[in-house]
Amino acid sequence: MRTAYSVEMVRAAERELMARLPDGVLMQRAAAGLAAACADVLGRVYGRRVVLLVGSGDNGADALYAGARLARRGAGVTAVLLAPDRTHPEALAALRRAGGRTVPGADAEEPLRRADLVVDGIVGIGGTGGLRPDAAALVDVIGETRAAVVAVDLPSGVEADTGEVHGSAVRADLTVTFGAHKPGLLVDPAREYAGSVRLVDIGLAFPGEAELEALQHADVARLLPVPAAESDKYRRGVVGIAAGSSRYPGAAVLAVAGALRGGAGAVRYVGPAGDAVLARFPETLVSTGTPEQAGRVQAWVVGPGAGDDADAVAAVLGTDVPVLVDADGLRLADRDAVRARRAPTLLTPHAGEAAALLGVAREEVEGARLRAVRELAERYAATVLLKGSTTLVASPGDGPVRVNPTGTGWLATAGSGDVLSGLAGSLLAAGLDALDAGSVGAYLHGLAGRRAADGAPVGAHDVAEAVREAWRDVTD
Ligand SMILES: NC(=O)C1=CN([C@@H]2O[C@H](COP(=O)(O)OP(=O)(O)OC[C@H]3O[C@@H](n4cnc5c(N)ncnc54)[C@H](O)[C@@H]3O)[C@@H](O)[C@H]2O)[C@@H](O)CC1
Ligand SMILES: Nc1ncnc2c1ncn2[C@@H]1O[C@H](COP(=O)(O)OP(=O)(O)O)[C@@H](O)[C@H]1O
Ligand SMILES: [K+]
Repeated sequence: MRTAYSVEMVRAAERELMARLPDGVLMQRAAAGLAAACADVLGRVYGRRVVLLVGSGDNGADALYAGARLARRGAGVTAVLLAPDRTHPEALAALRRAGGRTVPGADAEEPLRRADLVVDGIVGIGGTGGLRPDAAALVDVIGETRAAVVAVDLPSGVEADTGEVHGSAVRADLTVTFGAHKPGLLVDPAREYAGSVRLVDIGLAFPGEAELEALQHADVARLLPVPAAESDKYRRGVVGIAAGSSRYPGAAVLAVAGALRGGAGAVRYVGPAGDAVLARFPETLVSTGTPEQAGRVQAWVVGPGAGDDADAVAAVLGTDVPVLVDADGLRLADRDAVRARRAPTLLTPHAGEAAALLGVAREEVEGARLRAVRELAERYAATVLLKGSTTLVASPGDGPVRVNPTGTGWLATAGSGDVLSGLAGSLLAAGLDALDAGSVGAYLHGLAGRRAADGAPVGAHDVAEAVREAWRDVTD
């Protein structure tokens, strides 16, 4: 499991460790890791031009110490001091001893334009609010240079704890982060500013719960349902799909396609698109009545392409088995009925649907995904999977939010969400809890999207077909 910790927890871990170590050791560990990463980016250090952007805190000090190491290896290092009278004195002295020179912020433009590498030490986890105007002006200049950009701990200007970006922020090719990932490095929009991320271990230990968790192959492999010797189709779980309408029969077909690949022993379909489903998937158990009249299932998926069938949504919410609500179902679901449920409920909105549920603009959800997903989980007392460029899964309470690491923009294609709802619903029926079903479903779905796309556009049915390959990738 990859984890990300809040600034508060990073600070606590740092205090605990610093109390046991001589002064400056942590910063030297950070600087050594940073300098090594910069050297990797440069390829050859000797003779290269490096510009350090140095703010007034320890983030700037990390940049200065790393710059000193690069200067000793023959790089020409210029430190741009944003607050010359508040720069970390020892770090500044170290850079000067190594032969580095300094310029005030006002003279940054010329060295920046000639730089091979820019090291962003403006601000790290001590940042509050958007970048100040002098720093923001530098960000614009960096954007116009040809230099590679390495961010120290975080790209300056992004919010470490939330992934929100208010105003300008540095766009890095690489972010070298210390001690632990910060949530902002894993959640868009900030994640996009970070480029690739390298974690430098400086010895911090984290006794408490992470803010974010990202499943890895081994975690998913451990959670996937595998039939035992005595399994039969009922013991493996039956998933019911109440989806599709005469207008959108395809949503039913795609949800069933996902469900058939999710590990349940059987897929039961209820709704008006039975013929279309059977034509594509003859193994589906189709009934024409209402969800209550269908046989027993271990989990329901309701909503994809469902149009205005509020009765089906209410019927499914009234059952005592786990329920996944997607798409139209989210609009039709009564919040009190969701809150009153005893069995697990998994809601799977995209940003637009989440915005409608929260009564805010879509951009607000996209700009503050972590806040939105936690807020929805509280309001509905349900597990919520927020889809999109960063897919997040949150259960009510303070536990870690799962962030999906496998997504790809190729999944942004009509119907791929229907595949995900069938897949995650199938995992629910197979016995995974809502947080696991949502995050494992998103993980496989993302991998399947990459597999199916392989650099070219895909349709949702291609994604469904590739789920089997994704499953094998994970369990290999
Ligand atoms: N916490 C840890 O475990 C470690 C932290 N280290 C470094 O220390 C950093 C944290 O240092 P600090 O606590 O000194 O904080 P920072 O250096 O991140 O930022 C604080 C300084 O930035 C200025 N600032 C704040 N918000 C700003 C904004 N919006 N625009 C422009 N300037 C702004 C403030 O005036 C303040 O002086 C980390 O990000 C990391 O780089 C490392 O040296 C190693 C260990
Ligand atoms: N930019 C993106 N990057 C990665 N995944 C994305 C992106 N945009 C959408 N997705 C994924 O594609 C799927 C689309 O689902 P959804 O929006 O419900 O579409 P539909 O209703 O057409 O099925 C979701 O799994 C979502 O996470
Ligand atoms: K930084």
